[in-house]
Amino acid sequence: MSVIRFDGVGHRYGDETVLDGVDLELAERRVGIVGANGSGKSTLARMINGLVTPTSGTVTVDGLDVARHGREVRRRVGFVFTDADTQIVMPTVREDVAFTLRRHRLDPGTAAARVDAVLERFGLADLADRPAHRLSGGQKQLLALASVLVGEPAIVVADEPTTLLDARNARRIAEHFATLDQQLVVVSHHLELLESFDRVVVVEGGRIVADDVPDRALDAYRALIG
Ligand SMILES: Nc1ncnc2c1ncn2[C@@H]1O[C@H](COP(=O)(O)OP(=O)(O)OP(=O)(O)O)[C@@H](O)[C@H]1O
Repeated sequence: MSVIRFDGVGHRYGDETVLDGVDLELAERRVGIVGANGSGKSTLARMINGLVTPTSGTVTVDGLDVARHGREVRRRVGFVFTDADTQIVMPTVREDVAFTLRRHRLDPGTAAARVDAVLERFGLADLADRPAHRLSGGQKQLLALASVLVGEPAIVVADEPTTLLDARNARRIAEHFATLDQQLVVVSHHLELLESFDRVVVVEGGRIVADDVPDRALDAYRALIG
């Protein structure tokens, strides 16, 4: 298991403090993060792969400071955004998945085999040559997940990956997440997704206010939001 550490982490956007005094060590296979809108969850999640760097304190992944070793950290930590459109960068489905491997120095045959395997796994093989932007919302989120997983990261961080999906597609994505070998950190408002996790962290006003097994942490969160 990889170890994600937050030591005295704070973050400010201009004058607004959005995270304050966060100390966390995450080494479980399945960690959920919950909190009200604007509580700081996305900012916290983005720090795990250096998309956002702390304005105080440090975040490390397996001892690598994300602010100083962004590239190595991003190889270990894949990030799935809420809105798959923000992460689709290439014209076709196959090209978008292959784009992740551009810096992996694989020979073309190995790279193509990895892309094919991941397309097959996510039910995208028949759509491989389609324009990526014309997929349905559910298919786009599968593509986003495929594009992250083809890089074989040790950790996957997902920021509300089911929020924009209908119930059926949200369930499909949740089922795919359940099968991942990777260590997972998932920010979600879909609390049932986190019930089977190992640990849930509750964020409120930029601080960790509960950190426990799902039953207890989710009860604390429900009490908090009334
Ligand atoms: N790039 C940014 N520039 C300025 N302020 C920001 C930026 N990103 C987030 N914020 C502010 O930081 C605070 C925390 O935002 P964050 O997205 O981390 O919260 P969240 O808990 O993920 O919210 P939500 O559940 O609504 O996604 C909010 O007040 C938000 O407006």
